[in-house]
This record gives sequence, C-alpha cells and structure tokens, in this order.
Amino acid sequence: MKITVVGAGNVGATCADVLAYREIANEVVLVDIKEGVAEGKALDIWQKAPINLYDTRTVGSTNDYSKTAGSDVVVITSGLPRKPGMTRDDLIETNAGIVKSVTDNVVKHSPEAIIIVVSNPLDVMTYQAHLSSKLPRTKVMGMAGILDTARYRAFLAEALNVSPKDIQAVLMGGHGDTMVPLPRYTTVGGIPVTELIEKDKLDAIIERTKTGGGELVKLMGTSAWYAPGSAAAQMAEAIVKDQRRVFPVCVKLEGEYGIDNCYLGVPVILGKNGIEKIIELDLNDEEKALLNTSRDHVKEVMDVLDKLNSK
Ligand SMILES: NC(=O)c1ccc[n+]([C@@H]2O[C@H](COP(=O)([O-])OP(=O)(O)OC[C@H]3O[C@@H](n4cnc5c(N)ncnc54)[C@H](O)[C@@H]3O)[C@@H](O)[C@H]2O)c1
Ligand SMILES: O=C(O)C[C@H](O)C(=O)O
Repeated sequence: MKITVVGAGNVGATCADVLAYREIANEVVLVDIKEGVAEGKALDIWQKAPINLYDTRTVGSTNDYSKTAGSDVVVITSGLPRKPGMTRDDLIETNAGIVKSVTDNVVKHSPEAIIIVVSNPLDVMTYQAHLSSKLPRTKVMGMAGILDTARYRAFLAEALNVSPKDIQAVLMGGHGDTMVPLPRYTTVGGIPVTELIEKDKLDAIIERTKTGGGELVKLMGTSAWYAPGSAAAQMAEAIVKDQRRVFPVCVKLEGEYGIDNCYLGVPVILGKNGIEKIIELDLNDEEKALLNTSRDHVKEVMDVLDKLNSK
C-alpha cells in the first residue's frame, strides 16, 4: 500500500510519521512546494526506523508528483494555518488555490486514490477537492470529526478522571464553532455520560470542544498538529486495511439528514472503498436544529468558494 501526504508542514509531517511508525503502508510519500523540506523530513523519519523498529519506506518530493504515482490514499494538508485572531474561513482564498492545484496533480498521477482533505476551512476545502477531482463523493472526504471528538473525549476523560480509551462519542456538523457534539450519543465504558457528570460541567466541555482549535492557536500562534496528523493517519489506516471503522467524517450529503449538496461531518463506515455507508441517526428536534445551523454556515462559505471559482 502507498500513501501520499501533500504538505510537509506540521500536520503533514506528523501524519507521515504516524503512518510510518505504525506501518500503516509500505511506502509513504511526502510532498511539499518548499525546496528540500519534504525530502528532509522523509529522510529524518526513515532514520528513526532503526530506533523505533519499522520498515515503511518514506520518500520526499519537492512538487514532483511522479513520485506519488499509484497512491491508494492521498492526504492533503497543504495550505496556510490560521494565526491568532483569524477564523478558519479567513484562509479560504489562498487555500482554495492550493487545494485545487494539488488535487489536479494528485488525480493525474493516482486516478484511483481516495482523498482525505485536512486543509482549512475543512468542509469547503473538501468541496474544492471534490470539484477538482471529479471523483465520486465516496472517495473525497475531510478529516475533522475524529479530531473534534478526540478533544471532547480528552476533556471528558480529564473531568471524570478515567481513561480516554473508554470514552465513545459522536459529533456532527461543520468543523467550526457550529459543530454539534451529541451528549445523547456519548458513553463512558458503555454508561451514558449524562449519568456520570453534571449538566453544567458537560455544557462547559461542549463549549470548550467547539473552540478547541482556537484555544491551541491562541497558545501556540499557529494551529495544532499532533492530534490532527494522527487523526488523518487513522482515517488512512481504516481505508488501506479495510477496517470498516465508524468515524465522524466530512462528506457530501445528498439528502441524508434532510440536507442536500452540503459538506458536513456525519458518522460513516470507512473501508477500502472510502465512505462505505453514511449512518443516519434519529436526531431529536434540538439536535436537528443545531445541525441545520451548521449546514447554513457551511453553505454560506461554499457560496464564497463558488464565487471565487467563477472569477
Ligand atoms: N481539518 C483539521 O482538523 C485541521 C487541523 C489542523 C490543521 N488544519 C489545516 O491544515 C493545514 C496545514 O496546517 P499546518 O499546521 O501543517 O501548516 P504548515 O504551515 O505547518 O504546513 C503547510 C505546508 O503546506 C505547504 N504548501 C503550501 N502550498 C503548497 C502546495 N501548493 N503544494 C504543496 N505544499 C504546499 C507549505 O510549504 C507548508 O510546508 C492548514 O490549512 C490548517 O488550517 C486542519
Ligand atoms: O483551529 C485550526 O485552525 C486548525 C484546526 O482546524 C483545528 O481544529 O485544530
């Protein structure tokens, strides 16, 4: 199996490292536009192999997509990260151009690849990759839900003083402040979370989750990479190993949840064909209203992208 990661910055290099040391693929190709950076990071990861004991080959490339040919999965992380004071949507103009050109190159050399988009604004960059690649919606998806649920699970584990391994959760909607964590679908070792934590504490955790990306941007001056890179690698693993894992993933909705032509995070089964199935939960009125608010926001940003593309 061969996986390409485009963008050898913080998220891309972390993702490539996880793919390599966990031996998720035989070959990982890292691509960047900055001369030598991808080659250097790929070499550094390869030199870690004798220490951490793995045999995944890591290859770097400065914008030479012939090295990516025949990839099974391509993770797109190229693009600007936000700085303090910015929203993810502020990145749209620059990152749309980058995602468009990268996707064109990816598809030329790996027409069968499944594409996982990470660049922000996530839902709309997934739309851009879908437009550029012309691939079916099952093969173009965005990573955000695994990261957002991981933040929610980590905060809950801390509050309850339990292992994060035992917290299961579903989160839906766009990757922004309108995301929709679902306490009704959150369990701790099988026990509904609402039986273990007071409502005000849970509400505070939900609010912290919604702004979890911004919390890190404020602390570091740029956005997060360890959890995002690992989350993208986990999606690639589910695909190349045909694991049929159930994850929240950004996908184009075509009528599911009563929503049409919008890229939103929903629970799916992820396997060798990409999105194997979209799982439709029976949401209550309050949850549906929150999801529709999230849809409205993403649709507005999709419209901005359509206008940029028609210039
Ligand atoms: N979906 C999510 O949950 C999530 C999480 C974290 C970061 N992100 C997003 O991922 C993106 C990358 O974040 P980062 O922290 O790794 O940024 P970074 O600046 O560390 O890395 C980005 C890399 O992309 C490269 N690049 C730019 N244009 C390119 C092109 N045309 N071809 C190839 N490479 C190109 C840059 O040279 C740089 O090395 C940002 O847009 C960020 O907002 C998304
Ligand atoms: O917050 C950001 O800008 C990056 C990413 O979307 C995140 O949630 O960490």
